[in-house]
Amino acid sequence: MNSSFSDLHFLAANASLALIEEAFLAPKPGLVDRRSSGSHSDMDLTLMERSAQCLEPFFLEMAKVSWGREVDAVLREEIGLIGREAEAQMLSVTGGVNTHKGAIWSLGLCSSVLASHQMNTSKRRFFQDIAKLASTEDRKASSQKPTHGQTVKQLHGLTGAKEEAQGGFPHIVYASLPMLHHSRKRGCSEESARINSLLALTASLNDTCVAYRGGLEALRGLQKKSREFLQAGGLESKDGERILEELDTWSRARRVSPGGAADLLATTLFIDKFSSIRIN
Ligand SMILES: CC(C)(COP(=O)(O)OP(=O)(O)OC[C@H]1O[C@@H](n2cnc3c(N)ncnc32)[C@H](O)[C@@H]1O)[C@@H](O)C(=O)NCCC(=O)NCCS
Ligand SMILES: Nc1ncnc2c1ncn2[C@@H]1O[C@H](COP(=O)(O)OP(=O)(O)OP(=O)(O)O)[C@@H](O)[C@H]1O
Repeated sequence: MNSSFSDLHFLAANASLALIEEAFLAPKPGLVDRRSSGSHSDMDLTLMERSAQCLEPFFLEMAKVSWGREVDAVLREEIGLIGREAEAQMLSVTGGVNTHKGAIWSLGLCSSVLASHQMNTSKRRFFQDIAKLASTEDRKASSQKPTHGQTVKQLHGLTGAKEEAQGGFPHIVYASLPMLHHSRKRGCSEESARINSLLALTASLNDTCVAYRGGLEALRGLQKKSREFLQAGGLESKDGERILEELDTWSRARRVSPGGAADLLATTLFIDKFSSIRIN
């Protein structure tokens, strides 16, 4: 299929839309959704929407500078700069609340790589280039005070958002995307397929948001309960809804929230949209 530079508006709109779709999706354990703010006292659906909308021009800018370019250190640094500007804009729009930091990273990388291939590439090459871009050093990034991710990674020897991208999004390739497709094929509703996809992520992801707020015990507890949900057959199974409700209550009681998995679900939805169109 022929693609043109003007397709980049479509790309950026879909990155922002994926964030809105993730935010509205319900019922999600501990996360902001259309029912409630979950474990969060500083965020709600309106704030998530406002944040998602303000990010669209930054996804567009990342895609524009990447159009037809080689994935290399120069591109990495240009993308890094736009990513940091996007984070600053997000914080300004939300009054300092971190609504989408991890998503700027994951969807920013996807926007850049897709545009670098002028919207046409194989899945294999797409994920390889995500890994390459994320693994390239950004010499312009200044080291500020340690992030929550860095703190828990050091404390517990975990991997996080950076390593997930450096590995070419293994949790998307092997967990969330296959679960999304498998659930649709089984005849689940789109909403159930997306919830199953989210839980396929929480079942094994080292989500640094969960580890920061609740420690390793909470992270392992969430993973175990998510596996129970999947083993029961997901949301539309006999016990699925009950297990998910228990997981939500469990998450709220500990004030934990799988924000990293939510970011990767949004990224999964974005990739899924393009895989039927342009990622061959
Ligand atoms: C790599 C990033 C995410 C920083 O990660 P770090 O773990 O140090 O930070 P922090 O804890 O503040 O945020 C991480 C966020 O990632 C998400 N997350 C958490 N765990 C995971 C995981 N295992 N996998 C994917 N995402 C995760 C969460 O939403 C979390 O809030 C990123 O913000 C960054 O380096 N940005 C610099 C700007 C840049 O280079 N951008 C380039 C392309 S956009
Ligand atoms: N629907 C959602 N609800 C809550 N968080 C989400 C949602 N979707 C994505 N996230 C991600 O979760 C992260 C926010 O989680 P959290 O508030 O736990 O992190 P934090 O600001 O680093 O830590 P804390 O609030 O514990 O100080 C954001 O980076 C965001 O990308």
